[in-house]
Amino acid sequence: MSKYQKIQIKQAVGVVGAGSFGLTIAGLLAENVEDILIYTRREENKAKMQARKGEYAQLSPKIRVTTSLEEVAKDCQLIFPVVPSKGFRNMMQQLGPLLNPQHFLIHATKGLDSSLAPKEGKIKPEHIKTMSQLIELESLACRVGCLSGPNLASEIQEHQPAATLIASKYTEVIKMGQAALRSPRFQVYGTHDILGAELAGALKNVVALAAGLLGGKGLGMNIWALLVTRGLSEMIHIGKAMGADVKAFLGVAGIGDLIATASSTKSRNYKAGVALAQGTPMREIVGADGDMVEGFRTLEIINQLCQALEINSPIFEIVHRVVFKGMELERAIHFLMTYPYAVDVDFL
Ligand SMILES: NC(=O)C1=CN([C@@H]2O[C@H](COP(=O)(O)OP(=O)(O)OC[C@H]3O[C@@H](n4cnc5c(N)ncnc54)[C@H](OP(=O)(O)O)[C@@H]3O)[C@@H](O)[C@H]2O)C=CC1
Ligand SMILES: O=C(CO)COP(=O)(O)O
Repeated sequence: MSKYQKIQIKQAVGVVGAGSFGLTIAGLLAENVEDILIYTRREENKAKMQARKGEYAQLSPKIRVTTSLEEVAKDCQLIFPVVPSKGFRNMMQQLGPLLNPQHFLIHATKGLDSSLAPKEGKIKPEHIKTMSQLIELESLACRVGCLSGPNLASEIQEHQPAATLIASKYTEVIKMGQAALRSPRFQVYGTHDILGAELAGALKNVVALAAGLLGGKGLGMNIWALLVTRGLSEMIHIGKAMGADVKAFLGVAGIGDLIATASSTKSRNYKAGVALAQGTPMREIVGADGDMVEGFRTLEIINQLCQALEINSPIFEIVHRVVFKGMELERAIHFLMTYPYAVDVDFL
């Protein structure tokens, strides 16, 4: 018998955000839950989804579509917010006042927020919020968790097996999330280390972006493995400086997601790196899919944090220079290859 006993979910379960991963989560929920309410902010999306046409053809009949956050908050005790980090605070400012302490929120957003930082001056750690911290800031909900792991949406939509991690300070949130999502094709681990899981999920996007840069240049597996190993080491140092434990970085939400995202051409972060390396101008990448390349935002935020806290993170620093300051990739690789690293594993 599992450590987390199965609970039956009788109420509707909500998903806020009807994008690629919101729809994927709704599809997973449809295996365990009879009534799923998915929120889209666009009437035209609602009409398309209700007509079950085109890209939404796979929608289960158990899924209802709404443009009303009031309806989601009223009907659902368990809600999965799945919107990009850029719009997360704005979404929470609308959803937050409708929530009470009985609600359970498990977000699946792999990014950070720095909207509390002053426009001028140095960013401080307290200005950087994870999505669970934003939920707590903007609402009375305290039963908060996150979902993080190697979960490329298209593979899950094809019913390929996968696993994730639900992290929350509250065991009942983990149990509720597992009851809602676990199935023979989707394994759900649990942990109480929510900060570690959120930071691992956000920071790995930067390393995936860097892996795409190498892939776009046609470089091979030796340097890929070096990047992923040293990238993970920097993720851990940054995570520790932000107060997280090492453990989550070594599990599915850390190394697991890093391997999947940093090696898959289905990853938008990886693909953005490939495009940059092959000469696509940044403005074109940002114009096409920029909001959804979470690694760009995370890189900007973390670069400021590393400067403010003097965290030694040569890969994050050099990737920032390549992405935002036009540094040539060859120079960046030369810099890293001649960097005076001394110790292999220095985070345990
Ligand atoms: N896709 C994947 O494989 C995975 C994604 N994730 C994470 O999930 C998050 C979402 O990604 P994904 O679903 O792929 O992104 P998409 O771009 O496919 O969808 C994002 C959705 O969020 C909606 N949205 C954006 N801002 C708001 C807002 N303020 N209020 C309400 N809805 C909003 C968008 O609505 P509109 O169409 O109206 O703009 C859109 O439907 C990201 O943080 C990503 O890292 C995590 C695991 C896997
Ligand atoms: O986080 C993801 C898979 O786990 C999705 O990655 P991308 O946002 O790079 O597509």
